[in-house]
Amino acid sequence: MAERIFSIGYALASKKQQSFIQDSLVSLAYSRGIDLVRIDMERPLVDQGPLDCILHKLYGDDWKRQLEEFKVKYPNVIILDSPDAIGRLHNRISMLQVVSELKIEHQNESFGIPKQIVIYDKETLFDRQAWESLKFPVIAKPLVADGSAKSHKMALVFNHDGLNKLKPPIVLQEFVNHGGVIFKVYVVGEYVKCVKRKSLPDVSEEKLEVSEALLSFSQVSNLANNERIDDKYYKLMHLDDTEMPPHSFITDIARGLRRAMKLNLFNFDVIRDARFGNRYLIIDINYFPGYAKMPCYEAVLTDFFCDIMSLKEEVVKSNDEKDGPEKIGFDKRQVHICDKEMRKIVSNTCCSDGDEGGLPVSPLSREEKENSIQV
Ligand SMILES: O=P(O)(O)O[C@@H]1[C@@H](OP(=O)(O)O)[C@H](OP(=O)(O)O)[C@H](O)[C@H](OP(=O)(O)O)[C@H]1OP(=O)(O)O
Ligand SMILES: Nc1ncnc2c1ncn2[C@@H]1O[C@H](COP(=O)(O)OP(=O)(O)O)[C@@H](O)[C@H]1O
Ligand SMILES: [Mg+2]
Ligand SMILES: [Mg+2]
Repeated sequence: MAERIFSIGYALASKKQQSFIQDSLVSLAYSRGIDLVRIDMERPLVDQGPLDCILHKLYGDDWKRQLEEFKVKYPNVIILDSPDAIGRLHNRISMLQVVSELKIEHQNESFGIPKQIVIYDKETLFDRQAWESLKFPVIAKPLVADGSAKSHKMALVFNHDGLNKLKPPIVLQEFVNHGGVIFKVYVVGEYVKCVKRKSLPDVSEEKLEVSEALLSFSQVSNLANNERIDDKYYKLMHLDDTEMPPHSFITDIARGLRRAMKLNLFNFDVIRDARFGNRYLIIDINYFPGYAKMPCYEAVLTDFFCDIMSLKEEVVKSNDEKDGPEKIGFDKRQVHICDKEMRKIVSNTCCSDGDEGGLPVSPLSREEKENSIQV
């Protein structure tokens, strides 16, 4: 693809770096003209340019300021993704608000989010009125979803007695029986991949009556890597028997979320409401998730990087040919990497793991393509 080598800097916490920046990814990307370069967090970002693109999952005002400063010095850099767009996912209420904005019609399936309320203080926690609309059991989730261990600490609350142990600010969300399996949908630009994972088991009426008031848990779907990729894991969890949601339905939601959130790199957790069988609930959206767990992640990510770089070339070239206000600014626009028909990316390079999926969703419009790149 490339006549020249493009540099993509990555700024990731060390755990993330270890899982994501594997030799297999680095060498595949390099063979396609993409040099993945580690950003040294001990030095100012602005001294580490030029870079064609910055890939990041770091938090805080200082980091945001450093990105802005870099952008001023190197206006053509593509920042994946914009800190403000990512910021919406750091609060479990704003995270899911976007789901209700989506307008997607499917004949047989519907989607939404579970009933939930936000509780900021202890008084409200014990105020029965605040609770009127919710039915036990509920899941208490920290309001903040900033990647800290604390932000993943949840509790399944079976009755009012369980409320004593909760520490606001929290979101209380109705627990929905879903057969103990969640669907994780990974999005990389236009690419969408849905996989099955273990979840919490269903709670029967009988269990509800005899259970403890509260059960704490954390990252239930995140077993050790070797367990996850092993066939035995699928068998053990009876994941094999669980039917996947229709791929076109899931890709429509993924595409809708991507447009609405202006993000390229995220995943979301979906459960199928056991009461209906065709009603799906989105319960969590994560920025830059554990892509290394996704089949053929190296090829998917490399194709995505190549696509972004060729889009960038096109925009820079067309800007060079234009003057003044017609220029496509990199500064105010969000990346919505576009079609390029995704170059069959995935179908060419990806392995088959028995799942449906790995299909590019429909391309974006011309206008959206032009509205490409951002901070
Ligand atoms: O570490 P991994 O590979 O399990 O990835 C985590 C994700 O797992 P998943 O890909 O959804 O199975 C994980 O997803 P869940 O919240 O477990 O649904 C988060 O995205 C987590 O990031 P953070 O702690 O919320 O900032 C991700 O953690 P970081 O790698 O970003 O720290
Ligand atoms: N409303 C719900 N009904 C049933 N199970 C849920 C619900 N919300 C979360 N869970 C379970 O709890 C797990 C963790 O919740 P989630 O919101 O995904 O938090 P995290 O950000 O830590 O992954 C999910 O993977 C799922 O197994
Ligand atoms: Mg989750
Ligand atoms: Mg999460």
